Amino acid sequence: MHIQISGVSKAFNATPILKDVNLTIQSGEFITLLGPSGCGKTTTLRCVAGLETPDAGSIEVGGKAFVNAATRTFVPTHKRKVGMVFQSYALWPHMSVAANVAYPLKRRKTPPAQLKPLVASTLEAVGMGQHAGRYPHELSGGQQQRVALARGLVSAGGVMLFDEPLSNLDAKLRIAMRSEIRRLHNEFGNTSIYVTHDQDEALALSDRVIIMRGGVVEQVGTPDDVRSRPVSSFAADFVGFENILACRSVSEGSGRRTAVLDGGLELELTGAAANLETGMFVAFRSSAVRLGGERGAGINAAGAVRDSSYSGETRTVVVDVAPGVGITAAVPDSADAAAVYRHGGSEVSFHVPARSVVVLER
Ligand SMILES: Nc1ncnc2c1ncn2[C@@H]1O[C@H](COP(=O)(O)OP(=O)(O)OP(=O)(O)O)[C@@H](O)[C@H]1O
Repeated sequence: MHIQISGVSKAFNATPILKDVNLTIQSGEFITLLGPSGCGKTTTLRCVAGLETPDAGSIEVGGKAFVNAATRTFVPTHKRKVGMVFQSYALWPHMSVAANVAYPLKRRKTPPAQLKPLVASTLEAVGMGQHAGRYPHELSGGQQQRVALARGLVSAGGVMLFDEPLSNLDAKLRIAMRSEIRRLHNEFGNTSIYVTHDQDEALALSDRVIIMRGGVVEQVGTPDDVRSRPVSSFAADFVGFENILACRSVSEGSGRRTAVLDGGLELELTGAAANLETGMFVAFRSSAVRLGGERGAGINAAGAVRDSSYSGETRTVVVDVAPGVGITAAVPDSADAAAVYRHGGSEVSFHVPARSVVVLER
C-alpha cells in the first residue's frame, strides 16, 4: 500500500508539533521514523492511524484519502484497516491469546469460518500456535509482544504501524524480535512505519530511515545513506558520529586551501572536503581516528589524553586538543593500549584520514 503524507501539520495547545511533514512511502517498504524524544514521531504515526487529526495536510493510503484537512475528510481508525503494535502490548488480560487476536476481526464482523483459520495461521506465523489457549499473564514479555504482533497483522489491510514495540524487552530478545518483525513484514507483504529512537534498530530493520527533528523531516535515506552520509550535524550526532567540529576559517595560500576547525585542528581542503566553508561542520567517527605516529592527507594533530575507558572490543580514548575540545578515538583494546592510555595527561599524536571526514553544511 502506497502511503502519501503531504503537508501535515499538527499543534497541541498552540505549540506546533508537526510542521509541514511530507513523506512518500512505497508499497511494501519498511520505513523507520528515527529521532529524539518529542520530535513528533509518535504524533506522525497516530495521524496515519487516525488517533490524531492533522490541522493541515493530507494522508492517502493506497490512493484513498484517510484524512484531508482542506476537504474535512476523516476516515475513523476502525475503518482504516491498519495494524498497530505498541510498546505496551495492550492485550486484554481476561481474554485468551486466540481471543485477543480474534478481537479486531470480531469487531469487523468477520465470519467465523474465515476468522478461526486466520487467527490460527497468524499465531503460527509468529511462533505462538501452541499457546493459543493461554492468557497474557501466563506469557513472557517476548511472547506477549508476539501476540500483539499477531493481532496487528490480522488487522492490517496492507499497513502496519509500530510504536517502539521492543522497548520493554531485554537487549538479546530485542535483537531476535527485530528479525522476526522484518521477516513478518516480508512474509505478509505489508507497508510498515516503525517509530524508534534507537539508531541500531532503525538501521537494522529499514529500507529507508526518516530522521526527524522538532517536527520536521531532517533526512530521508537508506540505512547506508544516513549512517555514512548524514546531511547535518544534528543527523551526524544522532547516528553516532562522536566527533563533530565547526569550521572556524578557511585560508588560501600557495595553491592550497586549508580550514581551521574547532580546537585549532587543520584540514587541507581537497577531495570530498573541497567544499568546506566557514560556518559549516565536519564529522568523523571515533573508529576513523588513528593514534600514534601515522600521518597523511586529512587531519594530523596532537593533544593530551584526557581519559580512556574499556568499551567491548575497543578502548575509547579522549584526547584534548584545546581547552574544552576533545577528540574521541576508538583503538583496539589490549593490555598495551590500557597501559598507554589509562592515565590522563600523556601527549599523543593522531591522524584522521581525509576519506573518513564528512562535510556537513549545517
Ligand atoms: N495529546 C497531546 N497533548 C499535548 N501535547 C502532546 C500530545 N501528544 C503529544 N504531545 C507533545 O508533542 C510532542 C511530540 O510528541 P511525540 O509523542 O510525537 O514525540 P516522539 O518523537 O514520538 O517522542 P517519544 O520518543 O518521547 O515518544 C511532545 O512534546 C509531546 O509532549
